[in-house]
Amino acid sequence: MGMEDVVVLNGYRAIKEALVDYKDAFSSRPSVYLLNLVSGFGKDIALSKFNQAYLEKRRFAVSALKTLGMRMGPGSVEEHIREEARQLCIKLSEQGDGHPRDIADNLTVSVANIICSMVFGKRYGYDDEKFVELTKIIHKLLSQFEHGSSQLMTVFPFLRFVPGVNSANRILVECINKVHEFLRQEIIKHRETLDNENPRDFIDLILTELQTQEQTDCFTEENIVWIIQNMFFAGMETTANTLRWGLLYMVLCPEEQQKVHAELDSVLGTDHDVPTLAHRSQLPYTEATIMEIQRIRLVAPLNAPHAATEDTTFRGYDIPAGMQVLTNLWSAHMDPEYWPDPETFDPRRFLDSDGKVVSRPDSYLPFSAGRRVCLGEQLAKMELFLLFSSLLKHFTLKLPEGVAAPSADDCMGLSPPTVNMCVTRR
Ligand code: HEM
Repeated sequence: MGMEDVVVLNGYRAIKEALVDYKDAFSSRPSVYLLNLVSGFGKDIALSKFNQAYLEKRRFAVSALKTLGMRMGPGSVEEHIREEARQLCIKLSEQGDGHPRDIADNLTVSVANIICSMVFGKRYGYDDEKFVELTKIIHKLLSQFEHGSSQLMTVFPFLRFVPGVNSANRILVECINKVHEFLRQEIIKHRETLDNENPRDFIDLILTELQTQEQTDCFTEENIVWIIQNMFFAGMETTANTLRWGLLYMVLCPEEQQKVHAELDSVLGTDHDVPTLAHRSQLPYTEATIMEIQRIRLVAPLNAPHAATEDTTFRGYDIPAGMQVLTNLWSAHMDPEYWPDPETFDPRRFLDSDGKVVSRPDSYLPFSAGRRVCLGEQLAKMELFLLFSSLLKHFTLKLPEGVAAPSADDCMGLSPPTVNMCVTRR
């Protein structure tokens, strides 16, 4: 690819073998200029090379998310998400019934606010200027990666010195500086009120960890802002875009939407509140629908890039240390051997003969697998279930009368097409 050799793995077996069976050999990240730029040259988790520092940062983040996730009752992650689901439904109702509109921004704001609740210990009002600005900057930053200029620079890094072509470079630096300014202000406020015995949120946990751990070069003050940034960059657009794809498929397949409505009505009845996680096991069709959304339009079709940690012989090929390895997750999700008629949206694929959700289907890797598997997977699954089921419980989604159905094939990858849909209170 451009000036670099890249290995591309297609098909479930090869991908699983590389990510799981050869996990020590392929768990690093490649040295790609733009990725280095947005990760402070590996000071974060997601784009850090595979080394001791990475392991320590990841161990901390997994344990912090688990600590926060285990809290029960008010202040629990579930309650944060349910509160956001309620606010989202209120916001959509306030915007009026039935007229065509694009609700993508509403979804992004909700998902961003869930991360804010976990990381900063508070949510922001939908009209809070600083918060809206933060979500816009993150969106702008991440969308740079879909632009031609970025892709060119990834392939030909010397282009970052060419004026005009290097606009993505400039925009990324500007956006990162703004995000860091926002995060630093929150970190300062947390430091002033920190109680090591009672960490309130992710920032408190990270500050406490740094004060109490033996000082190592692996995990230092410098990493804080980059690790927090990861929670937003890795967790925001992925979740919001999955929801956007989900709502688009509900509009394109009204008969599937009806089945989800029927299941939600039969289990939740006339209760006006948003569902809880306890309802999940009683809503297999809804759960299977979410899984099918993540199968048919996974938001990271080529996964995050991996790289060989050492010289490795894989399936008879010699792969030198550092070489980029792309795992085509799309190919696993579209393989007719595992998914008959793979282009058809059919949630029943994820149900067994008793109507129960199949727990770990083969060739299904929306969060990847192995050492670098998404560390927000559990959080993302909670968000997808609670937000999707709340939206479908309260609203019917339709295309405006006389408007041709948009194609779900027009784009592949992170962002679904922009669709104006009629959102009507049920
Ligand atoms: C629907 C939502 C999500 C999807 C589909 C998704 C998917 C992925 C994928 C495919 C990877 C790359 C794995 C690899 O390199 O093999 C990844 C990594 C990661 N994700 Fe997620 N993700 C989602 C939500 C989240 C959330 C909510 C968070 C945290 C708040 C998060 C945090 C991360 C981090 C930190 C990594 C890097 C892991 C590492 O390199 O060790 N993700 N995710």
